[in-house]
Amino acid sequence: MSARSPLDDERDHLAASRAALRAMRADAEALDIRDVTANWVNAEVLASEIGLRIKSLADLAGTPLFFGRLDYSEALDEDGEAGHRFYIGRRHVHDADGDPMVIDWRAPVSQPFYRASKQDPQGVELRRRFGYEGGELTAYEDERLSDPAEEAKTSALLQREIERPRVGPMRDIVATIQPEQDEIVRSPLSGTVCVQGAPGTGKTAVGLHRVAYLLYSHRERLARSGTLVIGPNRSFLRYIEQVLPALGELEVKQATVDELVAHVEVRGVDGAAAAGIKGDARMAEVLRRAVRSGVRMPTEGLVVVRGSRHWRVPVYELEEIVRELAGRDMRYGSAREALPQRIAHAVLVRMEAAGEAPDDRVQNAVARTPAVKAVVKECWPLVDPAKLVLRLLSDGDFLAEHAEGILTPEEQKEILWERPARSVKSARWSAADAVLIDEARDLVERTGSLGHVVLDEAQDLSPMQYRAVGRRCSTGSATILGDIAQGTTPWATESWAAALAHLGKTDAVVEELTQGFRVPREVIAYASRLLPAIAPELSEATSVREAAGSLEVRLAAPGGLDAAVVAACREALEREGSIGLIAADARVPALAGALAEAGLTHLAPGQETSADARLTLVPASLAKGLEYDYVVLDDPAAVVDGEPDERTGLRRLYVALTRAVSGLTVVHAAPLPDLLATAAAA
Ligand SMILES: Nc1ncnc2c1ncn2[C@@H]1O[C@H](COP(=O)(O)OP(=O)(O)OP(=O)(O)O)[C@@H](O)[C@H]1O
Repeated sequence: MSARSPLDDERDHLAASRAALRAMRADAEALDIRDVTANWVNAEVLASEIGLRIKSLADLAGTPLFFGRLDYSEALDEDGEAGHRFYIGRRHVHDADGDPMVIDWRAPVSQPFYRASKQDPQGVELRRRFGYEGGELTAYEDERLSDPAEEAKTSALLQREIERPRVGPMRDIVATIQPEQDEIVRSPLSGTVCVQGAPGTGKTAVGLHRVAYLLYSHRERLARSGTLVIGPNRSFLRYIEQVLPALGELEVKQATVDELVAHVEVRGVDGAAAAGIKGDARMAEVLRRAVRSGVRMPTEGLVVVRGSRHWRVPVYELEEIVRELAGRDMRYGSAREALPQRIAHAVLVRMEAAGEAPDDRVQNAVARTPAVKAVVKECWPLVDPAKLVLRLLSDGDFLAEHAEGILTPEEQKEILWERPARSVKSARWSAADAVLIDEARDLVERTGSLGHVVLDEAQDLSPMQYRAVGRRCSTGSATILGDIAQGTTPWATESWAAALAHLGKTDAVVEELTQGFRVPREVIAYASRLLPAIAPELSEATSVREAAGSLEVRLAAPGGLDAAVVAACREALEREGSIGLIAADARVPALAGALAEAGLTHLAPGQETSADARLTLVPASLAKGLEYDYVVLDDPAAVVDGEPDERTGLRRLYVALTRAVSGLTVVHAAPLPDLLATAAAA
């Protein structure tokens, strides 16, 4: 009989942990709630909570229950009960006695798995990483952190994870989070973190893991206040949507900025100039003035009749009340609600002076009298945010009155609709208009704040969009992720300080990630030739990938661009993994036709790749945040020309060039943009 290997022991622990998880799930399923719930509503709530717990206890086939082990040199508690060996996994698993078999990666004891080093072992003697095939344990790798003689080496398991083919949606990185990433993941809930990172440095991954970490550490608080992940578009959200559920977090909302502010139906499109002005932070002041413009001073005194008595409040006193409220830092709507009570109070003071003893009920009754209501209507009229914005964009005089000294006459003209809209319903609202309405709504009534918001691809937001996001975490915190070099909107931010100011998070810490996990060295170097033109202050990312990757630039024969692109796709399909054909948006229909003609089926971004459907045709405008094992890039010059100005075009090209995990083939008919071509020749 052969001797048992350490791997056999680990497999036994895995089998035992799986059995323990099944038992935990069976316990949850067997919970009888009939006796503990007094009423139907409670029963429903409890049943749904138990349902979620059962779901979260599922042993996901194919994902390992634990991926690491820590042996501390000493037991972590005084009586030695807690032991000194911990298996680190996606969720907590305990045996029938309640003793831990697997510790959640987010627990404090797990932290050294990510951060301990030879220089700072953090009490850890041995760190073991496990390798898996499917759900089966196949390998392990040890580091003896307290042994100075052992050489530090890079983890082969980490390399394998980074270099695995990428078919399917984004996966979690919980087994291989790097120390500098972990610091961001575990930064406290109270603070906002802003991460600048080159393509593929793991910003999205880090943001999602931070949400999972925060939910673990502050479960109750965040369950009450809510968490939200904001991404650039639906296809991106579909690409990332399975990461949090895989980490056991099923209740995080995901949305685009457009969806957050969807108060009206968006059917119109602004030109770049109009969108830029509408997205400018100066619009906040224009709106503030416009909302407040309805406030009027009363024209006559008030008479309230109660029984046989007439109570009079002179006009100057009403004026004082209105002026005092207008001077307060209150939402328009709250002030409007306070006004009748203030007026009623003035009446009550008179009643008391006359020897009456009115109570709160009398004050409420006075506040509701037609006379008081009439004053409120005259002095503090209701504001409908959408109607207000409609008027600003339709009525030049109204706009001029409130934009005076803020927007130039040319700017005012630029945002005025050519044909004034008749109604909120019929107006051709643009995405930027919806953000203005959201701002106006917040001036009338405070927008509720969530506990934590993750904003991905943050560089692309306009100042007004930042404000819309900022008010959704005004009393909470945020994780802001982005890359200035990938800003492709005309209003993309030039500095994180400016973005954070618009978000209302000036105390945020800005961190930088520079290790790239996606793009091969040669490819990132090629793309980085564009940096001097698109973000001169940023330095090139490194690549931690060891596999060389491939980069090829092909000039198509005259008239043969489509054929050359199809040929490149065919070649890529001979290899393992996903393929993205990225092209200028305008080229997409032609390429879709060429692929179909060649008998190559293709997907659209957001549709899940599978072993049988691996080729996605990606319009350059949707490439951001996505990745493919092989990228075929159609005509870079067309990608650049598809944007209103050259810098934006080059940034769009930079995004497209940095989607490849293993190989990039650039196929061009038109000459390459100078920066790519010149450096290539050098
Ligand atoms: N620590 C890690 N271990 C393994 N893989 C990682 C790690 N960090 C990031 N990755 C992988 O690198 C790839 C890029 O990560 P991600 O998409 O989060 O980068 P990004 O910075 O958001 O990129 P972009 O700027 O293009 O949006 C993903 O496949 C991710 O899973």
